[in-house]
Amino acid sequence: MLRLQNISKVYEGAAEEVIALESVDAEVAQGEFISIIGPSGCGKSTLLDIISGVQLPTGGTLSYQGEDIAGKVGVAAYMPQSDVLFPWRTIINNVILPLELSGIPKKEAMERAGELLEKFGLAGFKDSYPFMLSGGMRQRANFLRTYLTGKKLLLLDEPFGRLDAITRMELQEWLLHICSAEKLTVLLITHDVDEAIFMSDRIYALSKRPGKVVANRQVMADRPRDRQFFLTREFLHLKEELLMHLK
Ligand SMILES: Nc1ncnc2c1ncn2[C@@H]1O[C@H](COP(=O)(O)OP(=O)(O)OP(=O)(O)O)[C@@H](O)[C@H]1O
Repeated sequence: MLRLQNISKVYEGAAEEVIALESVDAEVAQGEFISIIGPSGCGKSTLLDIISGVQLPTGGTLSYQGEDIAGKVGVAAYMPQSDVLFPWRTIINNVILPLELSGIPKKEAMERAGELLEKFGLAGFKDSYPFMLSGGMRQRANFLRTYLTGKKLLLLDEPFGRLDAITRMELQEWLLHICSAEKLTVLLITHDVDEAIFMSDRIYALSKRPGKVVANRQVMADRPRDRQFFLTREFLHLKEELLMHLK
């Protein structure tokens, strides 16, 4: 579905250039859940920016279903690290934004989004403002807005980074359920090796900057996975190996 070949990115700064990515090769098949892990500053967000089209690579090729997509915005839906709900809009008015922008009449957009609120754990909060919701609910609303773009490829940049451990666990399981039910293809950035192994079909580990792929590992465990998976030999071996790469 998505292929990155020899991707590099150099930022020409005022003082000195920064080589963010070097010779990154990666492939994503339809329906795969892939995590990208790597030390802080190794170029993970840059990679998602390049796939989403908001940054151009300085070298290499990038294709989606065989078509060159370098610099092309709108192929994938991108959920950034920060909470990007507009504080002055109610939850329903926040989540319908991609529908409104694509020209769908507001009434129809409201109906379509309204039907999904329960599935996204937001029933009863349609007319609330973002500050009235918990962190986990705000992330679900951010995710619903991303989902309503209708894109089948989702780029998620540390979606659980700011949540407490319990909410994080709940959202991981919830997200896996939605992604498999809706047959979504996901590229997830995370700092958390446990999270990457628990959620993914495959994991790319990047080296410290300039980011290069140092591991591409399949997670063989069946789905749905439960938390007992954390106690298995396979999980512990993979975790040890990935942590070694990150060091
Ligand atoms: N617009 C920019 N101009 C210049 N340098 C940049 C720009 N964006 C990112 N960088 C640099 O590129 C490198 C990679 O940044 P990036 O944000 O992609 O890393 P990251 O792995 O996502 O980091 P983190 O895990 O801390 O979020 C960093 O050294 C960063 O300072």
